[in-house]
Amino acid sequence: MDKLVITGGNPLVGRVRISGAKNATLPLMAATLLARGKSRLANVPDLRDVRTMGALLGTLGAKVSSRKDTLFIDTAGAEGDEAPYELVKTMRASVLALGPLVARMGSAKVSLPGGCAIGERPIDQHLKGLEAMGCKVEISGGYVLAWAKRLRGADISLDIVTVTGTENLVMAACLAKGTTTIRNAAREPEVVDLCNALNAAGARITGAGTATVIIEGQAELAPLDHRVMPDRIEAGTYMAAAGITRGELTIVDAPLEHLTAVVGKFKEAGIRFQPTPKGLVVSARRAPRPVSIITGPYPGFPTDLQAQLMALMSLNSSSAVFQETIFENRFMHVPELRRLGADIEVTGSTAVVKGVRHLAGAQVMATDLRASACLVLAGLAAEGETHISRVYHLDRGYEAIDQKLTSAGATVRRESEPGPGKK
Ligand SMILES: CC(=O)N[C@H]1[C@@H](OP(=O)(O)OP(=O)(O)OC[C@H]2O[C@@H](n3ccc(=O)[nH]c3=O)[C@H](O)[C@@H]2O)O[C@H](CO)[C@@H](O)[C@@H]1O
Ligand SMILES: C=C(OP(=O)(O)O)C(=O)O
Repeated sequence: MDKLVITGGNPLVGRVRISGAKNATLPLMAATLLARGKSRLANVPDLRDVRTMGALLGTLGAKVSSRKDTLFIDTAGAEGDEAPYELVKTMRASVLALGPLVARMGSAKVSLPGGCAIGERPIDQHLKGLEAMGCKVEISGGYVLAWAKRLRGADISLDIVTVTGTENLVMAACLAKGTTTIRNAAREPEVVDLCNALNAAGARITGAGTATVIIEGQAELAPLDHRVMPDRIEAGTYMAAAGITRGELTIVDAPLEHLTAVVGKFKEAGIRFQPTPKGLVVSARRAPRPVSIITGPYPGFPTDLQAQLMALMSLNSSSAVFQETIFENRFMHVPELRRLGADIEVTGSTAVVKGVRHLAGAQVMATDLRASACLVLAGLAAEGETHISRVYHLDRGYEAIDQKLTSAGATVRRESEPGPGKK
């Protein structure tokens, strides 16, 4: 297992390029199952989750290869219909195979993803939507068994806004007979990226990016040929890095159009943004002003940036309030931030962050992807060395984070840590 050792205190100054979005790449990879033949996805980030999804497609019989940041997925021989527990347990997004498999193969056996560090995360809405499309669903032995000769269009009202749920149902509906309407659909930009790629492959989807998505099912789709959108969560994380180290980062390929709520909050905190021909210059000179947030589905403040903003706010000049409304257990970073000297009180889904003047390096443990990013940010600002264990979480979602930070002047090294039971 790797850990990161960060010597904090250097303002980050330099240029960082934002990679393709993890949360767009994963559904796009699953969507290649809808067609037979060779799909091409460009701007794919080199991440553990992308490799896991590649392995899953491989077990289904697809051939996955890559050249630089372009992924080729040939589904000509993809006849499997089972997403096994061993893969799903390492990546919840494997559930995105469910919709495409039922739609193209007529059956699917997908391990139930179960909960994870941040919450229970059921998939009842995915299943409810598939059932409305005529799919038979059974849970047996920890697996979702789903089958349908041919799905049929349906009018589906989701009870809760779900990103992967919307994506699963959109993908399934692309090959259904008739028209599907998904109400209370997720409006996240990654849903739109998926729908754009599907439309270019012959799907007929309208309303993506609104709460009502309408899909006219087609007999078949062509393979995908698409460039993945940049990662808005990675971009927001580097904005926070510039802010917390009081540095100046030129962020290249930041999808500003998808970051309105985030940039608004960073500006309130006193971070400056200057678009230039070379990229977006993000800088800060002094302690952040307090900023309170409530997380929400897009276009609200993303839960995936709550922990990173909290790292920044741990040094705020007064007191800030965070309300997490999406996941019931997404303050796992709080006890670790406290180890670095932060003053944070949690009551239920609310955290009150009283700003401190300094953080000091300590040994901390990453518990999930964004909690890890939060600890990296805090470590960059803390005096002395911060040792962050279990950075495999970070490698799920941040491409080359050590290199990107080091190139902007951070002192970061990766060390391998003895596993449990060893000294
Ligand atoms: C791969 C991917 O894109 N992951 C993102 C996706 O996760 P994911 O798609 O898993 O998250 P959802 O949007 O589904 O979850 C939102 C809320 O709905 C609940 N829920 C969801 C489905 C369901 O059938 N029943 C139900 O109750 C969840 O437990 C959660 O409380 O959106 C989350 C919310 O923006 C992000 O944090 C994740 O980074
Ligand atoms: C929660 C996240 O991812 P996943 O849905 O893949 O667990 C995330 O990207 O912050």
